[in-house]
Amino acid sequence: MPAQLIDGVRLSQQLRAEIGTRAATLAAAGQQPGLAVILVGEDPASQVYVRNKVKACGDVGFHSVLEKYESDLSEAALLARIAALNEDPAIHGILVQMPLPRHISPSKVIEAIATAKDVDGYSVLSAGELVANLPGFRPCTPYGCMKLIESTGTDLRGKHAVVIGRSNTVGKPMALLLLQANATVTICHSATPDLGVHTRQADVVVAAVGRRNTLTADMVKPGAIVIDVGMNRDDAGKLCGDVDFAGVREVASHITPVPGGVGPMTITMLLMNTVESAERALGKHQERLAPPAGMVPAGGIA
Ligand SMILES: Nc1nc(=O)c2c([nH]1)NC[C@@H]1CN(c3ccc(C(=O)N[C@@H](CCC(=O)O)C(=O)O)cc3)C=[N+]21
Repeated sequence: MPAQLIDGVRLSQQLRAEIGTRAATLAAAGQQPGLAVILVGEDPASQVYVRNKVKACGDVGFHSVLEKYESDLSEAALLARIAALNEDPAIHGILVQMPLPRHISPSKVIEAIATAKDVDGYSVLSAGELVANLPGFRPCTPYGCMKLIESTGTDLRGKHAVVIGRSNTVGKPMALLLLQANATVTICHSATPDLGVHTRQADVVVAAVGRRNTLTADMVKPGAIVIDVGMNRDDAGKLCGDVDFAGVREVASHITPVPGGVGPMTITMLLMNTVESAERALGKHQERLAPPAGMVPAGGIA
């Protein structure tokens, strides 16, 4: 029997409905969630992604601003914009679309974003919160992958999960989230001599390499869950993942398609982090108005 598809579009619709309800509650309390998306340069793929993100904001009732700049924008000017958005009470999330032009340091830009608004979860502090199991914003793509795995009804405790890829944005945080869910986790990468040795042991495989046909049917244990983070083009120019979908779906129990799997969930988790950020901001605001009983007001007791 071929694998069941894990439908990222349908799961996104369900989660976005919940996010929309939370956004409406916040808006009624005077705290409509707001996301700022910054794009520098004319990369065509980036243009599509940021447009999709802004559209998704509108669909769930968020306020959003899209700021587009020429590719010759100076790093200082970008940092100044971020500083202003950090102070803007209508903005709860700031996303600077990657990649940036070469003259701008991505880490300087990411670290300039207030941690409370780092809805991408890319900053060193957000990464540390994930490592330390502290509350904070989780990177959207691996966070979405966890929701996709959860949607199969599988309990990860004691399961063997293999992550292929060790990027800071996907592979590494993915492994940590799986670990937090009590899986036994293996991380494979370009220096792993024989991928199949590891993936054949796996109850869950997450492929996040950026090279098509990285995972083929002979590398998958029958009944495994396969999550495909890849976004590549085949010879015909069609979008495809890292997994040989036609082959692997005959072996796996569940598999995500590309497109329609991880991609839509990445945007959904961005919305989730942003609504969460707005809820925290409202909570802080209400605390200032009426501190919980027993709490010492800022400045201490006179
Ligand atoms: N600061 C930052 N944060 C990001 O989250 C970020 C980024 N920079 N730079 C680029 C990557 C890429 N990314 C995608 C999100 C959704 C789809 C998506 O929805 N894909 C659709 C298909 C879209 C199509 O047809 O091209 C799908 O898989 O079904 C794809 C890619 C977010 N990124």
